[in-house]
Amino acid sequence: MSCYKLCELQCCVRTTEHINNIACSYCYILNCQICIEGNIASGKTTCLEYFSKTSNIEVLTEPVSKWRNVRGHNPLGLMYQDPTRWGITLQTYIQLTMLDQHLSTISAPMRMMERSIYSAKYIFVENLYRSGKMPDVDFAVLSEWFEWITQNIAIPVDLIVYLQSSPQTCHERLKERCREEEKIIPLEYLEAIHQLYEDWLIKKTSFNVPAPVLVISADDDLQKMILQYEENREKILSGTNV
Ligand SMILES: Nc1ncnc2c1ncn2[C@@H]1O[C@H](COP(=O)(O)OP(=O)(O)O)[C@@H](O)[C@H]1O
Ligand SMILES: Cc1cn([C@H]2C[C@H](O)[C@@H](COP(=O)(O)O)O2)c(=O)[nH]c1=O
Repeated sequence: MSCYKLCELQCCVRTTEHINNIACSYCYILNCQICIEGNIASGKTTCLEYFSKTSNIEVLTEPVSKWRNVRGHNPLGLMYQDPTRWGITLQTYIQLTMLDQHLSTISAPMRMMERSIYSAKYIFVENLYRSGKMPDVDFAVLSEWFEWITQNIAIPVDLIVYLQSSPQTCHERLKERCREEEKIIPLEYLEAIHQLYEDWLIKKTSFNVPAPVLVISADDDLQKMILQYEENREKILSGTNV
């Protein structure tokens, strides 16, 4: 991670330290940005809630409430009802809200964020496109936006924690959570998302992986998950997978 890039993001001005490319006060405060990745209902929010009790960690959950209500509209619900028509609408908004989270001022030495601008594009946009539910022109416009953003704005990620779960487990948990918009999600949808995650973060054959990956098996019950979080606490909080 370059402290210089982070400083620019935080301060938005070129201080003397920036000009001389040395660490300013922000460099000493900011240490680490961690993204928690995984399929729908794999346990990301639950994991973030657990770590939110640790001091010096800022937790950013996905802004799903915004995706369900932007000025009275529900792009998440619309997308599930008619992905071909509304996929671009939802994904454009998700890309914006993810960028906003990545760039928001950090209030603690460490930040844990649910998913990232990368998974929104490499997993969800890709899935809509590959399944024939996103028109070529929509995919092209979203890709142009994504490439411009990632080539022109520094989006620092130090570690990806991948909660690796079976699609069947996610399907069970999704039914239990019972979010209205997601009631129509079939197992096949979760299988497609799972495969895209595996290709990206495990096989590393599809897209650029922006940070080291720590894999945590997420099919276990809550008690066992907590044990795993404790076993991996040091790796996670040091922002490294070694
Ligand atoms: N390890 C677990 N075992 C059983 N149920 C879980 C576990 N982790 C989370 N859940 C439940 O599964 C549902 C989805 O979890 P959540 O953390 O919201 O997933 P995500 O944020 O990845 O979509 C919630 O109802 C949650 O209480
Ligand atoms: C990032 C992203 C998410 N979604 C959808 C998938 C789920 O229905 C919700 C997020 O819920 P989760 O429990 O946190 O997985 O949003 C999407 O359609 N596109 C995206 O890019």
